[in-house]
Amino acid sequence: MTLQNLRDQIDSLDDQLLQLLNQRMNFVRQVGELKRSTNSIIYRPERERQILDRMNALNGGPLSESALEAIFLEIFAAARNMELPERVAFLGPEGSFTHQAAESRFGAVSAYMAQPTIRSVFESVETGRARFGVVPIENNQEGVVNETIDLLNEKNLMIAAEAEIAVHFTFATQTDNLADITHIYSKDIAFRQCSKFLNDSFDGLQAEMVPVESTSKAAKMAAQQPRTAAICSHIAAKLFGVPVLFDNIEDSNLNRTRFLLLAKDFRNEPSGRDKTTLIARLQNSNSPGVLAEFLQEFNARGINLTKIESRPLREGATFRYWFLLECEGHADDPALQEILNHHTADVKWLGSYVRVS
Ligand SMILES: O=C(O)C(=O)C[C@]1(C(=O)O)C=C[C@@H](O)C=C1
Repeated sequence: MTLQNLRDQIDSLDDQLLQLLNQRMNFVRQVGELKRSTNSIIYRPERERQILDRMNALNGGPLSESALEAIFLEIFAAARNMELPERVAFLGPEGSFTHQAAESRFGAVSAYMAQPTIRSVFESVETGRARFGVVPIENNQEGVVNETIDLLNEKNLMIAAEAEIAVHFTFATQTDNLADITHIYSKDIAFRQCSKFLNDSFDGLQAEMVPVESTSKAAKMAAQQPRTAAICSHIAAKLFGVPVLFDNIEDSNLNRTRFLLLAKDFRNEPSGRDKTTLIARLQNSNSPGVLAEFLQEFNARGINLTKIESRPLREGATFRYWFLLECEGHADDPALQEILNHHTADVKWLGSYVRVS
């Protein structure tokens, strides 16, 4: 077939795709009207997951699973935007890894608000300035983000969904010669995670490592100062126009960060592969057996506990803790219901949502 023939075929399929997408949007609009009349939530991650699973099972290729999901996530974002434009606050600045995580869930067409701190992301959702907030909760090399854990306890937001992204770092500079670089800007955690690259490339050279608040800020500074460099995300380097010298300079390519999507008054229907997050403030948690007995309640019901973090209660000069727990399953599951019913006074449910891994 000639190029023109092939393009004609593509044009004709695009015509059909457009028609089908608009037919889909007409149904979505009706769903939106129904939801408005019953005051229901627009974003339904468990329904989106169900659609993605069904499409992946049907997909005979050559479209890859990740390409298929990316296309559908944009369709969902466009659909939600038509039902009701939703604003998403995220830990900024623009080009941060949290921004990337937010876009991976809410697509490119949602309205985004970069926030300077994790607290201000929580507050944007609390005050209704944003419908959703996206914050990091843990990195698989560095551990948890304590500020997020503490704010989950302090505020009354729900977890609507989680997202995970692979963290890759880029070395960006306007200089061709590494020996000319006087300063390298990045976040302290990024310096740690790229230490092998830095040792190998700058051994004997004079470059000074300067920690700044964010890797996006590092990119911005490297854009303004010619003899400097930034360790940042690829999108931040592109955003600020700093040439990328090396990609994927992190020590471990298994480096992943997990993010939470927060909302007010949110409830997912069970999807069949859910995770639940709880906060436990047990009475006399320092007394012998209190914590062990509580954990045993999960084990006895065959509920797999996947995470427990202790955080200081900050009550007087004592060493006492509250706990953030994660387990498999949904709060509607009878076994988990039993535990929640036993602990109405000392356990807070933060949400049940589709687990990503
Ligand atoms: O099924 C719904 O509840 C919809 O609003 C439709 C739809 C979709 O595009 O399929 C859009 C948004 C939701 O997050 C889930 C699915």
